Amino acid sequence: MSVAFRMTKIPNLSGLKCISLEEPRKVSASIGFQNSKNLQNFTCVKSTSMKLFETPADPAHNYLPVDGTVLYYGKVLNVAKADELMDILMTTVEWKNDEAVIFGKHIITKRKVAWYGDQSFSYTYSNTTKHALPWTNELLQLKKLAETQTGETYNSCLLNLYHDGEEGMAWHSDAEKDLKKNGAIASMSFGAERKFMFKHKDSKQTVTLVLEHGSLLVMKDETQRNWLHRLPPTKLIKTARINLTFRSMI
Ligand SMILES: O=C(O)CCC(=O)C(=O)O
Ligand SMILES: [Fe+2]
Repeated sequence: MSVAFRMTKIPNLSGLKCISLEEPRKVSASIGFQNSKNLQNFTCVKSTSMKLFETPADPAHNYLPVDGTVLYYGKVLNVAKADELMDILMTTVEWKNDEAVIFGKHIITKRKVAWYGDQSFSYTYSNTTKHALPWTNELLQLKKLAETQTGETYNSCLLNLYHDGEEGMAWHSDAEKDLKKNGAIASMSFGAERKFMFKHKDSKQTVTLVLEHGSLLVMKDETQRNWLHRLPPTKLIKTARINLTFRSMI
């Protein structure tokens, strides 16, 4: 597929890129998966309205300048399929408010979480232990899609439901001892488009991407050791977002 776009870097916007689409974007109509290796399945052409801020999807491009690898595949699901999956995930996932113990204080977040996996792993973060549920059909299908696209394997998935833009996730890295060291983490997003930020642990340099509905991103190599990431809160977004992070537990 060739999508032509002009990319202009806007100064003073910490890594935000502005692109304008100069040609209609081709989307898959017959199957749910876009950007798949089966590009001959692209059957219809839809023009995409111009967006001011967007992260150009180029899976060959590392969005981190040093010390790690972040690849953004863009929308790997077409809008109809992503909408359908968002509804299914909303209703079939066993969402629970997340709990953490921070400075000895028991905190319950508004954001909801769930954890699924190959077996009943227990997983500890923020001083609380969670137990994985067995895969649902849709999660297994999405895990396979993430595996095909990224060329990695995953055995568990942490899901987050942000009801609106005021719910986010603070700076952290996913390098708990139960996770495979330098293992890839594949992140799939549904619903509201949100900014996703990286900050280098030493230089404090930041990189900002926008994660689209039905999109896939992978963080791998030394990323968790050298970079923090966060989902910044914003009052501007009033709708929900679901994020799935496929991981490898040891
Ligand atoms: O919601 C996101 O995009 C990020 C979630 C995340 O960083 C995590 O679950 O560890
Ligand atoms: Fe994370």
